[in-house]
Amino acid sequence: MATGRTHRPATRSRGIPEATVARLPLYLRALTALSERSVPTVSSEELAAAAGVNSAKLRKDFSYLGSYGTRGVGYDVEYLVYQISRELGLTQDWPVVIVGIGNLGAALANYGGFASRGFRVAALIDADPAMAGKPVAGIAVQHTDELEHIIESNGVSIGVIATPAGAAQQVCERLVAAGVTSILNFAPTVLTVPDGVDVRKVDLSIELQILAFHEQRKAGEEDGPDSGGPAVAARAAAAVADDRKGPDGDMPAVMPA
Ligand SMILES: NC(=O)c1ccc[n+]([C@@H]2O[C@H](COP(=O)([O-])OP(=O)(O)OC[C@H]3O[C@@H](n4cnc5c(N)ncnc54)[C@H](O)[C@@H]3O)[C@@H](O)[C@H]2O)c1
Repeated sequence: MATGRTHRPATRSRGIPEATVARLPLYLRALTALSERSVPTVSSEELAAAAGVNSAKLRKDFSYLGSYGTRGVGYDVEYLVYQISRELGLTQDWPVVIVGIGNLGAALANYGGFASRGFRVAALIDADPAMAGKPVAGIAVQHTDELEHIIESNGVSIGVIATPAGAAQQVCERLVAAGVTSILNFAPTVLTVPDGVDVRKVDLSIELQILAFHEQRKAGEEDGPDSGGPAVAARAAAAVADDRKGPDGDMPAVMPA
């Protein structure tokens, strides 16, 4: 058994580095905004600024896709949207199940951004018998007794866990046994999964803790170099935080589990 993605190689089988894969959704988000404004072409500098990425890095990333742009014209926005979507596997529909339909699960079910990006919420599952049959975001909640049948009959490969932490591992195991191979985990616990199963973890409280650290560091810097303790401690902690920096130096809101 392996825990999350700890031992995955830094390069995927088709030769695209993981760091590039992690930036593709940023490019896609910026390109989609351009496409919605009917902008036909974009320079690497403009797109890099819109995506919050360094332009040399962007050109290198796009070279992995075989996309080099045209000198003096830039990149064709629609074609790049298609290329990145295809690379990310978004040109097909991905049925997703959400397990745990409490405050968070219901909010996720109501989020329109999944469907618009090709993630169809196929089912909502909860262990509370009182929830069964109740509509959330227009979908009737189904009881966990149905979990295996739902996964198999809908060909679901992506599961979202929004249960309390204590239930998450067991839910994860049932999802995986039924055929799910990718899990987005919102429960504040580390999941153990077999090799071949990808887990991404979202923990907003960790993000807030990191922001709190930076706030503390800023306060230490304002105190000046002679203030001693806090500024020194903050610099030491900054070195630790730097290890967590995302591909472009920002802090990822979604971290590998
Ligand atoms: N990642 C984040 O940033 C973030 C933010 C908010 C909440 N959370 C976490 O998300 C989880 C849900 O939070 P919430 O506020 O929606 O809680 P909640 O209590 O409102 O909802 C939890 C739901 O899970 C259901 N449930 C319990 N055990 C289950 C099981 N074995 N199988 C299926 N369903 C089960 C419950 O019936 C309930 O409907 C918690 O673990 C919480 O800590 C994470």
